[in-house]
Amino acid sequence: MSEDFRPVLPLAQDGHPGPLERIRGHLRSSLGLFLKGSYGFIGISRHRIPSLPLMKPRTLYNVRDPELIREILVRRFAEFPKGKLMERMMRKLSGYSIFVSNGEAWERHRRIVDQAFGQAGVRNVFTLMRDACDASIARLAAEADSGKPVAIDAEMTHFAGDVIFRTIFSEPMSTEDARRIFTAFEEFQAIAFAQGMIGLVGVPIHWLWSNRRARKMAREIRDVLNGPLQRRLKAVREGREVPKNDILSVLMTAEDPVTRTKFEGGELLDQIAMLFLAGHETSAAGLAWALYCLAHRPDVQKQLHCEAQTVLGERAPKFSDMKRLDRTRNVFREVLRLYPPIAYLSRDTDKPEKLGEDEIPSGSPVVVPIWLMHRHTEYWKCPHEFQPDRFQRPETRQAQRCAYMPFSMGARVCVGAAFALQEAVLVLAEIMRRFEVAPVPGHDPQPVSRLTVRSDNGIQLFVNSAR
Ligand code: HEM
Repeated sequence: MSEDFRPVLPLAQDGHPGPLERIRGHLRSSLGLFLKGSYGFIGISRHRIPSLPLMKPRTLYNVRDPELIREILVRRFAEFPKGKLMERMMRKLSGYSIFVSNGEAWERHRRIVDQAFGQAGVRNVFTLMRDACDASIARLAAEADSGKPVAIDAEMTHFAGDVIFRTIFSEPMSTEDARRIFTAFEEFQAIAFAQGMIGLVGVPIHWLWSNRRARKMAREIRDVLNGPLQRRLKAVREGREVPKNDILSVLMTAEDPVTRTKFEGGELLDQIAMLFLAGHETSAAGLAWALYCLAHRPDVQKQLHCEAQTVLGERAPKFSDMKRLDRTRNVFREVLRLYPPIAYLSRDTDKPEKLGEDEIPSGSPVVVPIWLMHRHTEYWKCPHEFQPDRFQRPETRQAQRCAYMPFSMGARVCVGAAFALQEAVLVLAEIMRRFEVAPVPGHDPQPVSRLTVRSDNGIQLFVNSAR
């Protein structure tokens, strides 16, 4: 429990697992694809995808060259669109919405959604975020000092879900709704990931029996989100006073300056479902890993405690405090490097594309492995170590430019990046101001990547009041 701390790595598929074992591993987590020895390679590696008999075999292109990654994500992003498989998986839950759409449809989605997440939008929702933070601190206080481990990943999921729920609807999420939505999403995520892996080898995913279950889970989640949406629409129809500063109010009124259209009816629920999921699952994953790392580094906890005391004292945090909590922000940035909530970006080609020296055939999956770039031995010193101060050091600038992309980059960069940093800094500062966290002996989280990077066996910590 000190500077000797080595953050856990995924179980690498070292040795030569049998084919069945390998398939089982891939259905559980994509991190098994990142073997020891993959952290120093620059270029494009090609992986033959097993295919069904009579089907043309395909190759997956795994791109680990910063220049070529820029080409895919920034310069030629339209030539490397989001994959159809992802869209088919997510359609049940969130229709053809911003995360999976391409072309003109995506451009319109993005122009409208950006209006809710600009600088003003993030400032407007600060007090709603703080309310969710206060609720999380109260739940933690009820469990602190009990000598019993706290499921910190579940608490961070509740917190991040509550943040996005409140900032969309200006209403807290009830404990019952939180339970319904998180249980359903856990199952949906496991099914969607397994379907993605099966779909990759060419099995049409609409054949799969698991679709019935996935549809049921998607309905459950949409029902929870549709309740407050319908209440708001009714209030507007009846001419009653409605909140003006939340995300829903922007999404309902914002007009796309190009097509002069707005989000209407079912489309509004699709976009809300997508924002809710993209917005809580990623932040929750990052925050749970942050507290895991902090639990093993009491010295860093002390620094964050002092920073929170100095900046906030005993009063409630303000929007303007956020930019003064530098150490806290650096801890979160370092955790996003070690455990990027989205471990890899997946793209497709609609026509043959040349990338570097490679001629990539139409219909090929192209992957940007964020996880590997973030631990690349060519760019990062001590890449597997937790060193939040590295973000203060000038020599890290080059690595940040070439090999740091937790929110992706280019036109499809995360719309919620500023929002996510604000909520993370706020809740980490508040937790460090009041509590100390410590590891539970014998409990080692096991990183797996399905839609996000989570621990397969949860993250348990002791939580005690700060001395
Ligand atoms: C630590 C937290 C977060 C991380 C690490 C993260 C990461 C990412 C990444 C890597 C992408 C690109 C995915 C791809 O291109 O395949 C993305 C896209 C997106 N994120 Fe986030 N995200 C976070 C939080 C949020 C939040 C809080 C919201 C909204 C409230 C959000 C909404 C979105 C949306 C809508 C997109 C799709 C953007 C587009 O395609 O135009 N994310 N995010």
